[in-house]
Amino acid sequence: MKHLEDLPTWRELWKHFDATKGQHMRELFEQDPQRAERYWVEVGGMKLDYSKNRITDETLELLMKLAREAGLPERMKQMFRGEKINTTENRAVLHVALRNRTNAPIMVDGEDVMPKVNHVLRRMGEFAHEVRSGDWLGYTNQVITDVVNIGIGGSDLGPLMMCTALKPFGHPRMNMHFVSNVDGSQLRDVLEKVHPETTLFIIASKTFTTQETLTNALTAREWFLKHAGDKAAVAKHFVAVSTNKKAVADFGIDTANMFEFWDWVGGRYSLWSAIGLPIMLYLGEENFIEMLNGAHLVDQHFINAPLEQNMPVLLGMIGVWYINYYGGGSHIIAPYDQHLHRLPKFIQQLDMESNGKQVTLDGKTVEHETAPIIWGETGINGQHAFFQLLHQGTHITPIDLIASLEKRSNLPGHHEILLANVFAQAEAFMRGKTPDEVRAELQAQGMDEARIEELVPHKTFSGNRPSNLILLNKINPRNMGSLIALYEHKTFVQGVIWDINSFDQWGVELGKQLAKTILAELTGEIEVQPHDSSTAHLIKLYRNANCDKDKGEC
Ligand SMILES: O=P(O)(O)OC[C@H]1O[C@](O)(CO)[C@@H](O)[C@@H]1O
Repeated sequence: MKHLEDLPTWRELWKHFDATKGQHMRELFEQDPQRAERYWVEVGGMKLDYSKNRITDETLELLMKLAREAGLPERMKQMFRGEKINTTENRAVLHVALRNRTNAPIMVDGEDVMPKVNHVLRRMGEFAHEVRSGDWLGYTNQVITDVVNIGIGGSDLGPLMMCTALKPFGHPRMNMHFVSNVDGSQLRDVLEKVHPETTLFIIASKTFTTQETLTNALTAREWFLKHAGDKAAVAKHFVAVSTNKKAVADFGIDTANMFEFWDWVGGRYSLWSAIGLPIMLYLGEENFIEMLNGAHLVDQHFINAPLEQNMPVLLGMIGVWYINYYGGGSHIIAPYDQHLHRLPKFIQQLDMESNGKQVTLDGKTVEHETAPIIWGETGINGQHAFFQLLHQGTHITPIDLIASLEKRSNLPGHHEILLANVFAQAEAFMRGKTPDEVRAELQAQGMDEARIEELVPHKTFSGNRPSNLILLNKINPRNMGSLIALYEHKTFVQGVIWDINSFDQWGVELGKQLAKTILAELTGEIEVQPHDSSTAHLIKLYRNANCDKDKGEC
């Protein structure tokens, strides 16, 4: 249990921060023509240019010293060994086992988990082959054309993100739909589009107790039975993905149609497991395995590369530098490829549900910041939305720019425009534009001096705004596997530095708990309970607007 403030290098870094915070990245590049090639690391089909950060060799040295003092190398080994590092739930954290392509044994409670991991993977592959080949037929002997994944959080975001990112690899007949919101309209919109005879529903829930998912699942099943009529037909059109066999059976899905995973797979780390069934159905077994291979490549890099050349460690520690020293409260994920537009939302849960904590492993309240607010949008759209703030606002907000070197379409000229914007934004964030440069530009336009002096402050860019540039050789299953594993391990690194449990999520429970009572109040099942005046007023407002006067309910 090593609190950040107790680590010797914590203080040294503050001194280093005070000594270097005034440095401009322009100077750092002028002083070292080799900076770009030195601050560059490659893993598989992924390249990271981390040179446009407010760091020097000394910064990196101190950050890696801090990481070692925090016990990062040992904690990495503990995770990979299957130790129960998720201490509040007494669970191992083994999403790496799901893509452990070497098949080396990984023990949990004395049992090698690899045989069951491989068994489920085989079953998923066989099932996907049956559905995609047309061997799996619905209750009217038609092939499946639509897959509806009903799940939320980690049972939705990962498969949705991956199916969106890898659309060019998707089966032409398979239409993928994702329902997570319990608002009724999202499910209705999907049910209006699909036909019961040719639709497969995947009910994805690690606990199989999530209210939104079970509500959507029950409604979907009622809709299906209204058309199919015969309960026996459910088995051909509903499968479940869960760790909870009993709840699946209670719901009425044959557990032979259940694809299991285990409690040592966190929801936000689960797309590699049976939760990834939609990905397997859409992309096929070969591409799914390629995705696992890409992640495994990064796992091997993470556990073996020296911290100084370790991509997840570099991203994690540079992030700590901004969060804990520069006070960076947010971090932006800006993919430039449109198919990656779901990536920010996926990383939001991965990072913020893992490290949005304020208590250390030994129960003390932290005295420093932890997870930043993660947000983002496709970078090209962000340029026309919020990049103004990033360039000339008062916040220093680190941004990850993510792009593919290889173009995604045959439309001439488009890819070069995209990449020119990515590279230009990174350069603009770093170098800015000085008042003299602005002045010279306006003078060259023949503007009068008085007007120039008026405009100079408004047209000046301070620059010195950090960015990471992650380049994928191409967007394919393997590189997407690597990219997601990179962010999983970056998240792990930061959790270790802050000495928090990145793998539980007690913070989501209170809202669920209160919603249960309020639901009963809204439906009139119980009288309005004691609440604060605001909540009580809101409940009464709804009850009054929806009570039945004829029944004397108002
Ligand atoms: O897969 P389940 O058990 O339905 O949980 C869905 C999501 O809800 C959470 O538990 C938080 O509400 C996430 O961690 C999880 O991914």
